[in-house]
Amino acid sequence: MTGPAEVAAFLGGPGSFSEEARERFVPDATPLPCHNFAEVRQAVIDGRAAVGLLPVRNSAIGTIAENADLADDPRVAIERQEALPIELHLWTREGIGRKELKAVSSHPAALAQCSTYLGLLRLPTIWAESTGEAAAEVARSADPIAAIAGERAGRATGLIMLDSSVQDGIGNETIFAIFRRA
Ligand SMILES: O=C(O)C(=O)C[C@]1(C(=O)O)C=C[C@@H](O)C=C1
Repeated sequence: MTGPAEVAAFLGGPGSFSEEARERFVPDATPLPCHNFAEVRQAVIDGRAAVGLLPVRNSAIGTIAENADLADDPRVAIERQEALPIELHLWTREGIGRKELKAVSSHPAALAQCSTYLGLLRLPTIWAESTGEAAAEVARSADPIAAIAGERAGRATGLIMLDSSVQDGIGNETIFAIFRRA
């Protein structure tokens, strides 16, 4: 027997990797997109969401600092952990060339996964709430800026890919913890 769909909290922004993780790992749940990791955890603790998804570790950068204490938080219990492949691209609006770019926006964890590429690009970086939100901000902006985001986020916001697969190393992946209230 199937009951009413459970609510699942995750980091939103159109096409964020957390959104993809929610669809893959908790496919039957009703989505509750949140603005940041603290909000995701709080939604589960408050009971607004039955389940939460948070990235805890990435193959290139290690522990996702903000979620490092999730396993030790007595208010929640990790049910399982799942790996999501992460491929990052540089996106901007049609008509903007690489040479015109003034800054690159993304979630700090995604920026950190592209340190070699960004080192060569030598542009200021802007922190966004998620890769999906970075892509949405670039789409809305009048400035010559770009976003580091995945395929889903770039396509969802109608952006143009300037450079593909700009993350460090090969086999980049992020481990998501799927957790409930303890
Ligand atoms: O910004 C997103 O799309 C997220 O879901 C966050 C996040 C993270 O913080 O690790 C998830 C997967 C990738 O490692 C990059 C960013």
